[in-house]
Amino acid sequence: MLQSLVIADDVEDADDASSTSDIVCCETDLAGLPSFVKIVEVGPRDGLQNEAGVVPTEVKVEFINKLAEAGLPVIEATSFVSPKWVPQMSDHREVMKQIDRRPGTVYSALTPNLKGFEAAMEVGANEVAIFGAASETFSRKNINCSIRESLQRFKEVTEAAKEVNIPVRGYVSCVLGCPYEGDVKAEKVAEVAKELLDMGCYEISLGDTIGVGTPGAVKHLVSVVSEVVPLSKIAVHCHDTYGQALANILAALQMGVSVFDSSSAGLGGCPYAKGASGNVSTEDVVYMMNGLAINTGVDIHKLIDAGHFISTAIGRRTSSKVAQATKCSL
Ligand SMILES: CC(C)(COP(=O)([O-])OP(=O)([O-])OC[C@H]1O[C@@H](n2cnc3c(N)ncnc32)[C@H](O)[C@@H]1OP(=O)([O-])[O-])[C@@H](O)C(=O)NCCC(=O)NCCSC(=O)C[C@@](C)(O)CC(=O)[O-]
Repeated sequence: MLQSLVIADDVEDADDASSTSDIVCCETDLAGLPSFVKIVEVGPRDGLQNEAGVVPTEVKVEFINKLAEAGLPVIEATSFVSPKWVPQMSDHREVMKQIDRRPGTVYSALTPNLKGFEAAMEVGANEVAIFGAASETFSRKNINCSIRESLQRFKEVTEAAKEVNIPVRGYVSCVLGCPYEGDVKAEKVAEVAKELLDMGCYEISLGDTIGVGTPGAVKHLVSVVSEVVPLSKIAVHCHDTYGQALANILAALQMGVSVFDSSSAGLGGCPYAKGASGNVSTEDVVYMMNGLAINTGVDIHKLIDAGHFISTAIGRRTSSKVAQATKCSL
């Protein structure tokens, strides 16, 4: 049975603080948490870009439709990148053309340059994302240019997007560590994040690309970045390589972040970050938010069904602990 904790009444009733230390602790921890968290589902893009086999377009389309049906407000459906670099996303046009458009759902796509942006516009992306990095080497390996050059290309995208009123999200990768350079300074992340904000990104997603972060590091990062990017515009994107993702999300939540990226069934990884595991699973994030009485608008049963669908289709056991616990895994 899925947990659905009701905590508010218990906390209010806890008038004898000295004899109910667990409840008082609960009250302290929960104070100030947002009542709504936006989840950006990246499974169809981040999740499937790293699959060794070809995932048929119709499977991607059905996966996206199921995610929309589950109530995910934003679904990153694909990426308009070079098919030579990421062949798994080469059916980007077909995916965008074939998905059902659920009213109110945002269907977004990664666009590294103007060519990608124009293609995404032709097939009706509601939103696009540009993706930079705080590590020079990762930037070159991932998008074949320096951080400075990438920002110039991104500016062309944000300017074109402004003309057609398309919101642009900005990613910064390697915010807590780089697969090539190791430690990454929070100040460097803040510098890139600020540039993305200044060129018009409405939200900046901080990517722990290789999942090395721990809650203390996340708190430090959010505190440094929030000096230049308002907290309301910061999102956190955790991979779960070291099993820290949920703890990291809770740490960010306590800092005031209310947007989190995740991937159904915990799919995912970047082809240019070898060894990194999938994103935190959306099922586990939603379960945690439900337990904290934070609304996400997501129906966890339908979400588990979507995760089960894609896991079965690609022949992979779900990484979601919640899906495993509810026996909806392979
Ligand atoms: C950025 C480029 C294109 C530069 O690649 P390039 O080779 O430097 O680009 P170019 O301008 O010299 O063009 C070379 C060829 O690519 C084509 N091309 C050029 N642009 C496009 C485009 N938009 N769509 C389709 N084709 C394109 C272009 O037309 C040309 O084709 P050719 O003449 O050789 O046949 C390349 O490096 C690339 O596609 N990289 C993909 C990187 C990627 O998708 N990485 C994974 C996503 S990022 C991620 O996962 C991290 C994130 C966001 O999740 C957060 C986190 O966890 O940290």
